[in-house]
Amino acid sequence: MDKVCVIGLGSWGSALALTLCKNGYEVHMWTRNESQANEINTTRENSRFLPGVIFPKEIKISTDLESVIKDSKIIVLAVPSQAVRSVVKQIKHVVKEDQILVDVAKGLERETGLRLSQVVKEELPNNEYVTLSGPSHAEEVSRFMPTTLVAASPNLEIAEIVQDAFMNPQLRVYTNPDIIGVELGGALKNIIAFGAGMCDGLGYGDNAKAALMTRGITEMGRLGVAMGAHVTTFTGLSGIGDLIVTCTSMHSRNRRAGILMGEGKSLEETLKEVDMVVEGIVATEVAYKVGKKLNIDLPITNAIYSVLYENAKPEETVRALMTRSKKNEMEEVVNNGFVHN
Ligand SMILES: NC(=O)c1ccc[n+]([C@@H]2O[C@H](COP(=O)([O-])OP(=O)(O)OC[C@H]3O[C@@H](n4cnc5c(N)ncnc54)[C@H](O)[C@@H]3O)[C@@H](O)[C@H]2O)c1
Ligand SMILES: O=P(O)(O)OC[C@H](O)CO
Repeated sequence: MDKVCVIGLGSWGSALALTLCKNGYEVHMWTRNESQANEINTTRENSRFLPGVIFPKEIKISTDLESVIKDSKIIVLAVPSQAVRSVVKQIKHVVKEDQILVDVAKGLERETGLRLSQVVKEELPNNEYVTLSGPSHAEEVSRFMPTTLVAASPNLEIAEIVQDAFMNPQLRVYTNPDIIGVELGGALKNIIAFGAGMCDGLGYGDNAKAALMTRGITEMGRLGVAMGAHVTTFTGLSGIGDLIVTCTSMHSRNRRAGILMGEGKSLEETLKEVDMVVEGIVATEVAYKVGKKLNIDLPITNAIYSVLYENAKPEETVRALMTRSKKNEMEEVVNNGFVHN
């Protein structure tokens, strides 16, 4: 039985550990939190992050990074984006070059604007790396409800190893060589999902959300292509697929945060209430800055930035979006390279 490990005992790390255990791997999990490790080892439930789901006793939980990582064929990094670099710094002295790193966080590093594969590469340049992304809420994956994911790496052989590790009759995994597009889809959809939540919080209807999602995927593709992604990836699971699930799901933390701010709560109150990672908040800041630097038109991202960081009122930003200069939908699409003839 191959050993694998999951670094991070939040909701997503837990759901993926359950999947790997079901698929016959010897699964070890790491958390920095001693009391969380003790609680789950005793009750077999991750009550804070994934209540109601029972961990089989075969899943080992520890706070000892070295023993968790030793001999693991695959190391799954399941901490929030802003923690990825610090965790990789902590593990790099024990990681061997033949261990495959799989990052499942969806975000961009705040200080550098880097994608997470770039962050990991800076710290561990010689390891193979795969991004696992796609429309997938932990609450459903942990209950083995049908889900699809994408394992992205320019090295197809490595992507297929990860595809095989996670795939089972309830979890279908595709491969994609466009790691830039897959990473950016996962990071940027959180911005739009926050906006979709804001629409709900403001009491707007289905029309507004459909508009936001449609113009949102166009905006994601526009920025993504400028950052080196392939446009087609945004039509796939890690693009439009994840956008749909995050904008519409009751499980989404990004959408929930948007709802609260649409209802008039402050950012501080919102984060306190959601009490889990809301990746779209930092992603908005990074995308806003990259958009300015590359001179890319990002009206939705800029509107959300103004709510999050400039105290703009959500309803005023919607009015500003609606009253921009008129446009031809197809002309814009052609100009931005979405249609080539
Ligand atoms: N929850 C989901 O359904 C889901 C699905 C797909 C992808 N993701 C992505 O996975 C990533 C993790 O999300 P999550 O839902 O598991 O988050 P979470 O908030 O449920 O849990 C995060 C875990 O990371 C730990 N952590 C935080 N900072 C840390 C640090 N500096 N060092 C070590 N551990 C740290 C926390 O203690 C917690 O155990 C995010 O980028 C998220 O976008 C989540
Ligand atoms: O709960 P969210 O908003 O972080 O979304 C979780 C996943 O990314 C959905 O695919």
